[in-house]
Amino acid sequence: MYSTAFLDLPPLLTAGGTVQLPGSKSISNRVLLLAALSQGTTEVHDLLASDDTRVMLDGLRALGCGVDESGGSTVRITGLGDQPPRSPAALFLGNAGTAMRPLTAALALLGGEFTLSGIPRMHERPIGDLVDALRQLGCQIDYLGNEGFPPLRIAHGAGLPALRLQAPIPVRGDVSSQFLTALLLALPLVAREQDVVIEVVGELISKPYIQITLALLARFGIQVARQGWERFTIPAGSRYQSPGSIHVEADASSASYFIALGALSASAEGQNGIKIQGVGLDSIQGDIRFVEAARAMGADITGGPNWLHVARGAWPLRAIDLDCNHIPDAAMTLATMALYAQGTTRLRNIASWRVKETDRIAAMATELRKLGATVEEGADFIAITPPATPQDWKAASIHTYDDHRVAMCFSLAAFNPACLPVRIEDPKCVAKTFPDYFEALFSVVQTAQAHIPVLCIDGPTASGKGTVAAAVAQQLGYALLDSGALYRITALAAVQAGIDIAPAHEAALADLARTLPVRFADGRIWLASADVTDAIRTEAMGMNASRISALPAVRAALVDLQHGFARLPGLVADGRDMGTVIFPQAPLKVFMTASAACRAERRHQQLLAKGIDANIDALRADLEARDLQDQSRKVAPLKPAQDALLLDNSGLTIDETVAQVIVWWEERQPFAIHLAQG
Ligand SMILES: Nc1ncnc2c1ncn2[C@@H]1O[C@H](COP(=O)(O)OP(=O)(O)O)[C@@H](O)[C@H]1O
Ligand SMILES: Nc1ccn([C@@H]2O[C@H](COP(=O)(O)OP(=O)(O)O)[C@@H](O)[C@H]2O)c(=O)n1
Repeated sequence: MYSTAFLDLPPLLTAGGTVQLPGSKSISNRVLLLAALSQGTTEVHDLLASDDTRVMLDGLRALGCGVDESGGSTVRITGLGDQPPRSPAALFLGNAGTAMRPLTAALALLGGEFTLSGIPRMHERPIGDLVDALRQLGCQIDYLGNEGFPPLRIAHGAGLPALRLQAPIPVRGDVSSQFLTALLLALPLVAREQDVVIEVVGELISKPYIQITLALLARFGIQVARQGWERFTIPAGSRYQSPGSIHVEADASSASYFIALGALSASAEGQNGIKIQGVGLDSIQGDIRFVEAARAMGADITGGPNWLHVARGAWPLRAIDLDCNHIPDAAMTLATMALYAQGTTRLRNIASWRVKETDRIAAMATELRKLGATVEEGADFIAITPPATPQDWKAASIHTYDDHRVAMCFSLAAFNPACLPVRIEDPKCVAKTFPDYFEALFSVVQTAQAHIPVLCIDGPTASGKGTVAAAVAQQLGYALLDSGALYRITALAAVQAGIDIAPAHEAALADLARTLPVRFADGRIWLASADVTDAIRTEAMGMNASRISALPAVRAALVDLQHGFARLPGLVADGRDMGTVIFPQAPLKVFMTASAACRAERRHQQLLAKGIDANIDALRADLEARDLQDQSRKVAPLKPAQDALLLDNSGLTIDETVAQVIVWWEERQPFAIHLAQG
């Protein structure tokens, strides 16, 4: 997962390959609650690991359910059965509507003292219609903040009051279908002696989510009778029965981003579109009908029970005018597909967008306009006309409103014909349903090598290149190339092979460099099966590296390996010749220096910290000798690139040095210029 403040997506050109999607959020949280209310243990396979399932699991544990997470994506839930939930209990449910609504209903019908709260946005998401329905039954539920919104208190400490179950229970269906889902999941708890009937008031929205609820209730032994979409009857004698084991389908809403990707991107060479695993045409999730909408826009889609294949069909895409009530979440993806359509795309009947993680109509309109689109919005619709020509596209920094879907939708804007990068702010918000979304995206998209941003930091030993490069890479979410390590590893391999580091052995040393079995993993460096992270860091090996790096054939042998580090979304490379030789087109080259006295002192401190005693004068003499050797060699000598920015950090802290590099980097981004121009 990218936990950076923002993630800059370089312009993307093609896509191709296979993605395995994480489990569905809607199914995961429903299954967890049903398993928690059942007798016995349920093995839940392929459970989504996300913020929303995390708060649900923690909540169930607090209520006394058995939660065994030792099996990775298989979680074992031991249900309450006939046991009352642990009370009093305070549940924090983040921003998970799929936890807040059903838990409120279930706990109100179980008895006990509970508070249910979430993050501030959760306290702005309505729950009044559900609370009204429960209060009419006789439940005692108080608002702890604003009337109609969480946080809530369920006050059944003295036991469950007598419930009025004879008359049909009315619930509004036109704000959020989660209220009806909550009642459907919870009322079997009290459908003992008589049938319990729910009547929907108003036109029910998001019906496919109710279908998921009904299908899962059936898996747990509850057969709900439905009359149209107005009346639901839970039969007397209902009892939750664990199915023993259940598989969670991959998330059909998450599939929408990859369906869109297949539809709007040219295929990578030798590939034909995108294959999506884990969800297919037999899905019980309503959002699978996104397939029809994407086809209407031009996507070429085939599929089987649990897979889909998507390639570009009509191009540019076709604009559509669609009632999206049946696919409220996936429809957001259509709004970004509209950027690639001819004409105006109109998405209607989407009022529920206004009460989701954020006001999604306002959010999508604002961010699409930043890219240069013309957007009209109303209480329950959005109409998008793409930028008229490539020149009308703008480089935008996309605000994501703590809404995973906004972040994922706008990643698709990186295919813009103007080849502008797109900045996604707070990329970790995707953790709600798809923590590794960007990793999955990068695994199936490609761009020209020239589009991959590289930030070079060159300079003499102990100037702080490595330290600063690692920090900058972390802040930007970029890969890191410590090129010096490659020379150090080659030197170590030469020593181990007994080859003298001298010009006479240049060819043999170059062969060694070309075939280095080197691997960088989890902050460690491996040479074949040996961890050489520490062995290459000695001062002696630094000197050997300096000698071996003066041999032109060795340098040439390491070029391809170094180029291979430049991958999406970008690279920070440190060394001696990153800006001059290896990445001469890099948009930012920093030449970092510090006085010899200062660098000797830093190395001294570094060695002391490792428990190695060293003489500071000898260290200084060594580093000056190495500087001289590196500066005076014939190939790729240590010197600033012509367009490098010099940074003498003798008087700066590490943080100040990093901040300066980031400022220079930002100055090169089109978003910053854009902001400066207002
Ligand atoms: N302003 C600074 N910038 C970078 N590193 C610094 C700074 N001040 C002290 N240091 C320290 O200098 C030492 C040498 O840094 P390192 O990154 O290993 O240098 P290089 O990669 O250039 O050889 C590290 O222990 C680092 O913490
Ligand atoms: N791009 C690079 C990186 C390192 N090197 C050589 O490899 C040696 C060790 O590099 P390093 O970056 O690990 O050294 P320190 O700066 O950490 O001391 C340097 O002294 C250079 O001679 C190089 O020639 N070109």
